[in-house]
Amino acid sequence: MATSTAEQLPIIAITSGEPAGIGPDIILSALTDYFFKATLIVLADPALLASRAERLNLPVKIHTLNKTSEAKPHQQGEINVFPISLAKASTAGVLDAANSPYVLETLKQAGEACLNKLFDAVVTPPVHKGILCDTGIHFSGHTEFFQAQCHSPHVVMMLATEAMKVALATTHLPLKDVSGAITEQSLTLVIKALHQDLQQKFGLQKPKILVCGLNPHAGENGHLGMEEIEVIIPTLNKLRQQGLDLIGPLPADTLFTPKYLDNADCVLAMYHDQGLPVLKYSGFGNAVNITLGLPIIRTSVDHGTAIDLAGTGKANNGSLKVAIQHAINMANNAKTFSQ
Ligand SMILES: NC(=O)c1ccc[n+]([C@@H]2O[C@H](COP(=O)([O-])OP(=O)(O)OC[C@H]3O[C@@H](n4cnc5c(N)ncnc54)[C@H](O)[C@@H]3O)[C@@H](O)[C@H]2O)c1
Ligand SMILES: N[C@H](C(=O)O)[C@H](O)COP(=O)(O)O
Repeated sequence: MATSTAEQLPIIAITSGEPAGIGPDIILSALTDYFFKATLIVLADPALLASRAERLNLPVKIHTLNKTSEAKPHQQGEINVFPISLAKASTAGVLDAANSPYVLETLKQAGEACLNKLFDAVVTPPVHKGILCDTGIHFSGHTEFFQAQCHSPHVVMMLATEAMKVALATTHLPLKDVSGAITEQSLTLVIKALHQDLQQKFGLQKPKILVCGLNPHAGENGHLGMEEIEVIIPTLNKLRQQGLDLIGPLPADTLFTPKYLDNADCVLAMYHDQGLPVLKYSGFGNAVNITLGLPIIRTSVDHGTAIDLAGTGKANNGSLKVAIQHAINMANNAKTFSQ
């Protein structure tokens, strides 16, 4: 794997994401529009980036690395590429399952290199879960992919804007499976991982976490569901006895109001579409997705592959900028922490 010339700068891997989506577009534009104080290495097919740059009329210089080359610190308009070949040339906006192994290979190599400390963090532009699954593998998200690769017992998906942090008790599950996945054990692991990473990665000494109920009106004293009484309340009480600052379970419909949000550090939603629509409504295009509980640093964008916008020049690169900057900040903090 390529190394960096500037030892003091963090080395951040950026995977290409779905080649037919906006991943290549936003990598090219973000690395041109903004300066990042880091060495950035994009794991991608250089020909894909070159052809997308031409289509978008972006005069980007691509430096293709080999296993022994030294990657230069980031300069706007210049991109270090660690080459991984597509199976087939990709057309913007046209998904092709033939390239799914390529997408997975970029993730695999980036994760391995982070585990081996060759990279300090990985940032993942969006992949298309459907086209990956069409190849016969089960891919529900990067979160679960890196959890498996890192053999992490429990991870937490958290999306954050400047105004709000929303973590999820369950990740990519069909709605019918959510209730069964929320057990005292799973909730305890999620809340402990969240509490610990809010302390260690965000410097919050005693994080205050707002916890959503699962059912409408947090179950209405058992008249609208029993999960609060049987699982959530007893779990929160046990964790409070261990010193965690937890508020709830609160009805999710009114939890997302200033009265509560202004006095807390993070929201824990019970499932994907309970928490993320609010977060995305408040800050779509400027949020970062962070996987907590991994031994590596991994951030991502707040949006998907936007196949309709690939190759048009209309994709907003704001979330990728935030995701790269967060990865750099966390990598710098981790270096300071370990000194
Ligand atoms: N981090 C990730 O890998 C990630 C995140 C979310 C969704 N996805 C995947 O992406 C695929 C498509 O998902 P979807 O259609 O639900 O969501 P999407 O985010 O791709 O698109 C939703 C809408 O937002 C617009 N949009 C998205 N990103 C934009 C950007 N950067 N600038 C301007 N407009 C943007 C799209 O044009 C579309 O109208 C799915 O397979 C989904 O699982 C991946
Ligand atoms: N849940 C994320 C979102 O809605 O933005 C998205 O699906 C990405 O998840 P991964 O980071 O696990 O791929």
